[in-house]
Amino acid sequence: MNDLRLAVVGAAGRMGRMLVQTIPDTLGVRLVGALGRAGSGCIGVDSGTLIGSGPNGVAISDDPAAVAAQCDVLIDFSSPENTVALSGLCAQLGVAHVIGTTGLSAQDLEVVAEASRKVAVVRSGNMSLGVNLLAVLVEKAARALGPAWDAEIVEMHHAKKVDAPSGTALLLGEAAARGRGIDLGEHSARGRDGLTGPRKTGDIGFASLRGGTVVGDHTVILAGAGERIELTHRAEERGIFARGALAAALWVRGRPPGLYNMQDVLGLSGD
Ligand SMILES: NC(=O)C1=CN([C@@H]2O[C@H](COP(=O)(O)OP(=O)(O)OC[C@H]3O[C@@H](n4cnc5c(N)ncnc54)[C@H](OP(=O)(O)O)[C@@H]3O)[C@@H](O)[C@H]2O)C=CC1
Ligand SMILES: O=C(O)C1=N[C@H](C(=O)O)C[C@H](O)C1
Repeated sequence: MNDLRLAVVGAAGRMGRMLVQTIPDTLGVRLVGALGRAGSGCIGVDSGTLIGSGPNGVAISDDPAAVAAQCDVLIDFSSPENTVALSGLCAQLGVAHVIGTTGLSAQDLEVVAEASRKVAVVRSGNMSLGVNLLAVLVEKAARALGPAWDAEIVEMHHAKKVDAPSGTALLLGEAAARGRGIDLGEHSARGRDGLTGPRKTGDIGFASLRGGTVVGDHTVILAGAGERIELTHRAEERGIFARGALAAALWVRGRPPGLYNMQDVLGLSGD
């Protein structure tokens, strides 16, 4: 089988650079395109040179249509507005879209869902094996314990992160909500401040910390009467997300249109 042709969106960003670095070490894939923000200094620069690993012959482009037209899968860790724009383009061109971008609004998610009627899309707030396994454990624990055990999700990320709660915190919140058979949107407590009153039984709480260079820490706390369970994942390097995204790209090849997640990719869906 021919190598899967990949294009990296946000190639000059933290995750984009990690992907450009990881792709040459991954069997069965080839970097054919790299996208950056129009007008930014990275446009025209060789994406390998940018990360200090020597030229790879793939210059960073500001032309999404031209880049998407020559790849099989677009791997996208950028921003919600960019991801939404690329979602339509992927659907139009029949290019699979692997989306790691977080902070998408409900409206943005509808656009992605619409695109997934025409093309295969894998979207996850966290591409790592560890977090997706943690989500399975959280769902099971929440199901077993029920709403009498208060669920709180605490996350910490580097100072440059722009969205909160993190996509991972929301993914873990969804897992807890699934376990309890409730709708997360109707049972979330976000951004407590001031005279909040007592905690509402059944709510799933979120707290976000920002600072330094933390790659991504998440703890789900299940607090019962007189005892507490804490389930934690700590990301130590961004390679875990890049490797997950590349596994998703290889998995999505040849799949019918649909909206998939990392539990599908990793075979954790039935657990
Ligand atoms: N699902 C997962 O496993 C993970 C998800 N993420 C998510 O991925 C996203 C990116 O994270 P990270 O790499 O740290 O962020 P960065 O800010 O380092 O990188 C984002 C890149 O996308 C580019 N970009 C943003 N908007 C546009 C646009 N409209 N047009 C063209 N280029 C654009 C940025 O360009 P510029 O710098 O010019 O703005 C930048 O190069 C975030 O949403 C983050 O939460 C991160 C890690 C793991
Ligand atoms: O912005 C980041 O860095 C990360 N974003 C994702 C999130 O919002 O959960 C995944 C990871 O935690 C790193």
